[in-house]
Amino acid sequence: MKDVFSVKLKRRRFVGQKKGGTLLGITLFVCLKKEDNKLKDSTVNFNNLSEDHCHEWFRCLKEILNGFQNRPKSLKVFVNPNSHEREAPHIYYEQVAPLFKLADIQTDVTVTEYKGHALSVLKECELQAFDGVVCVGGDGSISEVAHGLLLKAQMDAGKETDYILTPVRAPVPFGIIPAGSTNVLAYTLHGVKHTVTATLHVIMGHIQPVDICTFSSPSKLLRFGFSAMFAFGARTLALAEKHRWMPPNQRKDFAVIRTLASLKPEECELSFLPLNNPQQCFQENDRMKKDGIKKSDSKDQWHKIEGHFLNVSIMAIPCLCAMAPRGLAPNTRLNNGSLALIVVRNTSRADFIKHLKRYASVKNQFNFPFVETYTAQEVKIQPTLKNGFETEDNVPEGGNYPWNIDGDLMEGALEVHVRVHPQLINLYGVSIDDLDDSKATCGCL
Ligand SMILES: Nc1ncnc2c1ncn2[C@@H]1O[C@H](COP(=O)(O)OP(=O)(O)OP(=O)(O)O)[C@@H](O)[C@H]1O
Repeated sequence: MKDVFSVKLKRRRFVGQKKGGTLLGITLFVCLKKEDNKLKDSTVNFNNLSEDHCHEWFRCLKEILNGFQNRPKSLKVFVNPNSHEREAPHIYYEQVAPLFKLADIQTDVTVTEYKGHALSVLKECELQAFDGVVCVGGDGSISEVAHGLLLKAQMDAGKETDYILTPVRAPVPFGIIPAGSTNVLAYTLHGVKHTVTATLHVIMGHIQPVDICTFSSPSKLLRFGFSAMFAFGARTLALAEKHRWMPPNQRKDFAVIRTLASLKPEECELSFLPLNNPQQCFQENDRMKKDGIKKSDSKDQWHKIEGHFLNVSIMAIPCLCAMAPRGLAPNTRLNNGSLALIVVRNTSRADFIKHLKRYASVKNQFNFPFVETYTAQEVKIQPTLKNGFETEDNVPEGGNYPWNIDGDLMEGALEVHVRVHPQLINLYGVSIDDLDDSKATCGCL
């Protein structure tokens, strides 16, 4: 029964007949595991030998299904109609909603009308009314909903949302239905971009605790997010966003090529609190939390690196995608309480392109003298401003440097402090260690 997600009485009805009809038997709707990490819905039919038996079996089977605690009965759904090629509403209403209906899940749907809409709805939302939250969209909208869900959790817990050191967990799990172009979060969580697979993980209540970060300026919390890029990865996104009128893939290729053409390093001061054994640290944090012990802020453990950096990635999850089938940060896990810090120092454009190309190949993308990788629990970045030498070209508009947070542009602070919060959010999906090897390939670059 653990693979069954719905049971229905099967009847023969005439066209237009809504009620009654000859009872033919019982249909079980099951979730099957297919190759390449995919899930598929299927049916098993039992013929009616006695109406009484059918009703008795139906009642018992329903009772068993109601006993699965993780399976949602009511969901708050966000659909971004603007994602990728505007296919999210079609994906939701044609493929996701019929499966939710079959599983007797009530839904409250918001089709977002502007950037930030999901966040403002979540701030006012009574989360207790729902068993989970689902977003149909690209990485940007999914990240906005994860941020909103966690921000609302802090508000409900009476926490000061301007500056959060120890955030509370999201009260309900979050489901990701991919409808974007890159779909890093869906690939990382499901191993594949497949609507039915993502929907069935929600219906079956497959829960995966996942690490998430807070991004803060010295004075306030900027947002929650799973991964971030600074310098090249952020500039590329900022340029792509300015050209939203272009078709998505063309826009992204154009932004990569233009940013590569004017490749320049960012001069920064970067400091990080290293983590030597991620799993051990998570267990230690867990024990200290249970025992009510506060972690000491031992400032002398901070490591500092200064220099000119072409790209800096800070990732709490491995970030798999078609362009990087092993992940942008293959050294971290979904929930090991660690941040992968990947620093690309200044080098020639040709060498930087070689490094980028390696993400799609089987060769180690970090095996270059100008690439350094660290495992951290906190990272601080501060671009170095040299008084009197700034030109319009090297200071971004408004003095704010762009950040790429899960594919969403954040422009809000000069100095950013990133902290990882182990297993702060439950996502509907599976552990990356349970996934088959991704067979995704890439033709870009
Ligand atoms: N109706 C809307 N109009 C404009 N922007 C919206 C709307 N609804 C949501 N958004 C914003 O659009 C941004 C991008 O969304 P999303 O990531 O889903 O699409 P995408 O950028 O096309 O996909 P991908 O990141 O995979 O390329 C999000 O930050 C979200 O807040």
